[in-house]
Amino acid sequence: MSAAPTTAPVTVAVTGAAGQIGYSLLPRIASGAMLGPDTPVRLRLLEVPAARAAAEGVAMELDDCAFGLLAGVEVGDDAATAFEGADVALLVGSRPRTRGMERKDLIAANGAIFTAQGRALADHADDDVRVVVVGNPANTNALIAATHAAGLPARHFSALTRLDHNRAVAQLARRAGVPVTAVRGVTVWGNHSATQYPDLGAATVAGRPAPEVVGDPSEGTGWVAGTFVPAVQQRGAAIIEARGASSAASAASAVVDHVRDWFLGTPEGTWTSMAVVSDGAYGVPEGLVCSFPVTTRGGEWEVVPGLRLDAAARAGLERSVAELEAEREAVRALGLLG
Ligand SMILES: NC(=O)C1=CN([C@@H]2O[C@H](COP(=O)(O)OP(=O)(O)OC[C@H]3O[C@@H](n4cnc5c(N)ncnc54)[C@H](O)[C@@H]3O)[C@@H](O)[C@H]2O)C=CC1
Ligand SMILES: O=C([O-])CC(=O)C(=O)O
Repeated sequence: MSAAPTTAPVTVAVTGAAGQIGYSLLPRIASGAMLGPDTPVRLRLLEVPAARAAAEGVAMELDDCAFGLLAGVEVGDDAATAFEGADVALLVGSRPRTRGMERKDLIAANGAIFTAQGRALADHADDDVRVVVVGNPANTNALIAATHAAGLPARHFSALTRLDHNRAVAQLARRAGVPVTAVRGVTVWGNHSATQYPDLGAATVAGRPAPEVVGDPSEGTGWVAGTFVPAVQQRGAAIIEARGASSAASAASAVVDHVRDWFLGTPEGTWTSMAVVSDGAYGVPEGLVCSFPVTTRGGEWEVVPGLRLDAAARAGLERSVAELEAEREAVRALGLLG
């Protein structure tokens, strides 16, 4: 017989709760996959008024799962109420792209959501809240939210590039014929977009340097440059092409991994990728929300120092940073940075 949890529930607010990602994500959180098997969770589901009834239906299903860790579910269409006292906020709610669009094409449609939600977080969430922006373009939406969340530390805002990281790990493991658990030290640099640079320069496969196993990343005609990098960069578009809708189960799983590692820690001897506010590391201009290799624990993160970037990685990172700067200019021109 398992004992009832004794710790206080953690309040997790999830926006876009009636959407595709929400539907995959919420049962994983309520089951304990995100915060661990000893931590009860109280869920706050935020939707637009038109989708509130659908979110109520998701809440009914969560009840019907009879999760032992689920301390309560509240549904609403008011950000102030949904974020009140929130310890974790998962900002998923926003429009996804469809075939033929790039994620940055969503700036005008989605950007404004994150000004209002940044303010509502500052006014209502716990002072120590951790925020994950999933809605695209995720890095720039995180920048918008952090900018409008006066009084909350920018370090507590992040954007999801864990899905790209997981895609890179899976592609490498498949190529090398090993389980994903044998892969370490992969990094996704830059923007959650087609300009991101998945970097195997410091990666290992069952303890051997990945370049020895699958070929040199700086060799322009090899598997890394010719197949791996474009496959990871274009994986979101490939899913849209195949499914007719953007990735949802894998995105939800990546959110679970991102938050679990942020709180419970990256495994010893490796790191993950997370888009965080740059402090100038690796030459990325201060203030941009950029994906870096990070180690995490207890809700804090550190960029892994001292990695050597080969010419391809350096050029890839610079290209992605240039895109992030252009997105920042675009949202500034729309008046979304205040
Ligand atoms: N960063 C990443 O790795 C990934 C990001 N995404 C992005 O996640 C977002 C959500 O994707 P899906 O769940 O597939 O879309 P969806 O369209 O199925 O669901 C989005 C939900 O958000 C709701 N919503 C819209 N505005 C809202 C607001 N102001 N407050 C609360 N809820 C709001 C909508 O009513 C809808 O139910 C999209 O922007 C998509 O591009 C998707 C996959 C991966
Ligand atoms: O590609 C999209 O639009 C959805 C997404 O962000 C991803 O699957 O990485």
